[in-house]
Parts: sequence; C-alpha cells; structure tokens
Amino acid sequence: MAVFTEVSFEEAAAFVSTLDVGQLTALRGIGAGIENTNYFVSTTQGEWVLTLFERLTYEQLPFYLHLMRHLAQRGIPVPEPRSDDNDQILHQLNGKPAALVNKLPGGHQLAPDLHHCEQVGEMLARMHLAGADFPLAQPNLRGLPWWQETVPVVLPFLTDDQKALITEELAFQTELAASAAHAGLPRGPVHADLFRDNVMFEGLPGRERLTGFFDFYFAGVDTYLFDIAVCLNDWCLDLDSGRGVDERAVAFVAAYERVRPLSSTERRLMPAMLRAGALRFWVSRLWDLHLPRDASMLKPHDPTHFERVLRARIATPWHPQGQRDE
Ligand SMILES: Nc1ncnc2c1ncn2[C@@H]1O[C@H](COP(=O)(O)OP(=O)(O)O)[C@@H](O)[C@H]1O
Ligand SMILES: N[C@@H](CCOP(=O)(O)O)C(=O)O
Repeated sequence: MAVFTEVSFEEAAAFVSTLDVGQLTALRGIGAGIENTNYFVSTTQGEWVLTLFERLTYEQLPFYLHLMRHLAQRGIPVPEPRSDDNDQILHQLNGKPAALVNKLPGGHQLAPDLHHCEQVGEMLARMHLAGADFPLAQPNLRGLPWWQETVPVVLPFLTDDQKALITEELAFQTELAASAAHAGLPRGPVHADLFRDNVMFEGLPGRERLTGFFDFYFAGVDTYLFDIAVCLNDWCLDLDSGRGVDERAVAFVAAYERVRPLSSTERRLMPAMLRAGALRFWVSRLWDLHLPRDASMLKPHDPTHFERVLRARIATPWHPQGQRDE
C-alpha cells in the first residue's frame, strides 16, 4: 500500500488547523498509488487529500503545486493546493514535503469507451491551452535524459531480445529528439502520466462526466504530443493485447482537435511519439520492479505490458485520421 510515512490523527489535526479547512474529523490512508504517501482527510468543511512526497524535493515541488493552482484558477478541474496564512502551498509534515488538495468527486473509469476518451481528449487540450502562460518551467523529469540514464541500469535484468529492443528504441528516440522536426513541436506544461487511474468521472453508467485530472507529480514542460501519446497508450488501448483501439484513438484526437488542432509535424510524428510514450513507461516499470524502494510495500506495475505496446507501436504505426507518413 502507498503509505510510506505514517501520520497520526493528532499530527494531521495540527497540520490541517493551519490551512483554514475546518477541524479534522477523519483520516484514512490510501492504498493506491506508487510514488507518494496519500491520506483521505475529512474536515468539518469538506474532503481533502493529504500527500507526503517521498521522492520529490522542495526544489522540484513548487512547479507541480503552482501548476495545479494555475490550472484550477483557469477552470480546469484539477485539485487546488491549500495555502496557509503566508500563501504557502508547499508545507512540511513528519519531515516530508506535504500538500493538502481538494478531493475530486467520482471514481475511475477503468473500461473506457468513446465518450470517456472524447472527454479526456477535450480536457487535455483545454489543459494545454490553460497552461501555456504558466510562468514556471521544469523539464519532464522522466524524459529522454532519464531514459538514457536508466536503460543501462535495467539492462542486466533483460533477455537479449529485450536488450536489443530497448537499446534500439533509445537510439531511435535520441535521434528523434535531436531532429529539427522535434524542436518545432508545440510544447508547454504537460501532465505526462494521464492514465485511467489519474482521471475521475461521475454519473450514471454510460453517461459519466469527467470531474477532473489529478496526480500531477510527473508533470513537466515537454511536447503536447508526448502528453497525447501517453494518453492514447492507455485510454485507447486494449489492455489484454497491448494493441491500439483505432476507434477510441480517432475519437480522442478529434475531441482534442476541436480545442487545439494538431500541426502537420505533430501528425507526422505521432507514430514516433507513441513509441516514446511506450518506452517511457517500459523503462520506469522495469526500474520500479528491479530497483524498488521497499519491495514489501508495493505491487509494481507489469513492465512487459509496455514492452508489448512498444512492439505493437513499431509494427503497426498509428496516424491521426487521414494522415500517412511523409
Ligand atoms: N485529489 C484527489 N481527489 C480524489 N482522489 C484522489 C486525489 N488524489 C489522490 N486520490 C486518490 O489516491 C489514489 C492515489 O493517488 P496517486 O496520486 O495516484 O498516488 P501516487 O502519487 O502515489 O501515484 C488515487 O488512485 C485516488 O484514488
Ligand atoms: N502510470 C504509471 C505509474 C505511475 O503511477 P501513479 O499511480 O502515480 O499513476 C504506470 O502505469 O506505469
């Protein structure tokens, strides 16, 4: 479970008393998640999520927390960090950096259909536009330099066939990132981990409405196309086979484009970026599996899923409707 750092009721009560959210009435550790310690917090004024950051530092965190605040203040449904009397949104609890955000209503949609994909696509585009004037900058800390650093670390755990695939793909992505086409891709703050378990929906089955995006702690400045590719590799994929579901991808991209049309370079580089999205999570899952922080507490995600996705994305490139490789 994802409670790495225990917080007692008394500690949490003292903490929330500084954030003008009423008095603590209940505190419950959250089992899901793999990065941070999370608690659901009930107070006399509502429901909140308390996060103690286990890996991110005081230097890195302002980017994420201020991005969430920036987006929330522009009408994007994301959790907004609570500030104290000094307008600080990054706090400290039990020796760890900490934040308290509002709890989004609803639940995850783990078996998405077209109308879920359309809503995520549309909101992703709205989020990209709303984040364009965000003044802070921080790279995607799980971008190419991290893959280059981490692939050699996980290589000893792989078969020869896997080693060849991961090494060749890293070379391909390194070349892509150095290209003029890549340099011309529109970029800005991106979520970079907008999987099914980081989006909330509520409503009657078949008529659910998106209520928000959360877990911005892999966000960073990167290409919008990378964010789209990460989404397509989760929302528009058959998890059993690892293969893309074209119908869902078409619906997702069409909804995105109703808000922010893709450039011709974004269309052309979509297949390469879908490969980048698959590589990114194959590498991080291998790293989490083979070099865990505390193996007894975590159930790592299956890396072979993204190996399969990468192989499928290489074998069957997917382009937005009507487009072909130039
Ligand atoms: N703002 C929020 N609103 C509602 N639920 C949340 C919120 N933040 C986290 N959660 C819940 O906590 C779980 C774990 O959070 P997550 O951010 O995925 O953890 P981690 O950062 O460790 O990966 C989520 O699956 C979700 O159920
Ligand atoms: N989405 C990533 C893992 C990140 O975990 P999260 O719980 O913070 O979303 C994956 O599936 O590998």
